Amino acid sequence: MPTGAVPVRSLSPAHAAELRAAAESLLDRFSELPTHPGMLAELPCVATALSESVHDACRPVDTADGLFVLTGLEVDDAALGPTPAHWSSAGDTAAVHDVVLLLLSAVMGVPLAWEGQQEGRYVHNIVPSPGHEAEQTGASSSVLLSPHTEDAFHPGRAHLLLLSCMRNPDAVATTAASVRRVRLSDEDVRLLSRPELPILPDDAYAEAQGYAGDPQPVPTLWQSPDGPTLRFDPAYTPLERAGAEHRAAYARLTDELSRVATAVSLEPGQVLVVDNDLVVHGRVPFTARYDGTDRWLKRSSIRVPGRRTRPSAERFEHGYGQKVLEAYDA
Ligand SMILES: O=C(O)CCC(=O)C(=O)O
Ligand SMILES: [Fe+2]
Repeated sequence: MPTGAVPVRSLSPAHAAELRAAAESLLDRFSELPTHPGMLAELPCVATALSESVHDACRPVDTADGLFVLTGLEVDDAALGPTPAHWSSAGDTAAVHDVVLLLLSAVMGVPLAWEGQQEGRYVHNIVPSPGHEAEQTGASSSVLLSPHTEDAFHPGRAHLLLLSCMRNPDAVATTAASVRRVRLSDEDVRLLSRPELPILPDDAYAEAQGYAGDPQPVPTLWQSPDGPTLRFDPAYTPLERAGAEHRAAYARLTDELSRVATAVSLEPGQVLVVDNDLVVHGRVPFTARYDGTDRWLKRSSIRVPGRRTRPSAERFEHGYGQKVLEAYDA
């Protein structure tokens, strides 16, 4: 898998310090709580006031790769404390990094959360967890996390996904592949643009998995006014329900995505920004340490107001009863 081809945008030490100071001042005002509703409400105002260079580094993804790495943030490993063993014990640890990520997110759009995932938090902790090694969720480790659109089952899924690295001592790679790099026949594009199969809620959404309504079929590919987009999660797509022709086209898309995939081993202080309409992401398998030094990412999801990357029929989807929350009124 090629590496090093990923576009990089650098923040200077002064701009990293500016972000940190803005985050610390917010935490100071709101009881050190990175989930405080008052703090969330202040985000757009504080984000707007950040310097021009920070805004420039956060401009929309502007290549067919559909992603970039923002580099240069401050992470003091000793101050982080041990990597939590599970998202639920992460609590408000390393809160300043949550708020820095929320500020970057607020520059790019509106941070979103899910009622049914990680207690409705706007920043998720992605750590390997005992007992979850073989799942298709962020908590796994020993298996390949197959390339997927984040929250593909839901019409309110993020436009942008941010993965911010706290630590990654074994240089475990996130994988990414853009639909704008694949080559498919017109016939395959036609087949995959038909709403043939549903995408079911993933294992991070226990409640949605029990939803009583019928799963609704959705297109895998869509030609948006801004170019081709995709919605893809093979691990949660009941492919056996499709005809042979459709399955073969889906398999060719899967092969193409693997052909064009890149691997990004995030380092502390780097944020991977993924356009969730263009790019599927995953992760290579690794052996968890479970000794407090494990890989630790923080993740945020963003809606970009005014985007035209979704078929209008998505408005009628039930989303398996899952509710999207927004950090503030945009
Ligand atoms: O651990 C990673 O690199 C990516 C995990 C993932 O798919 C996610 O956090 O959405
Ligand atoms: Fe993911």
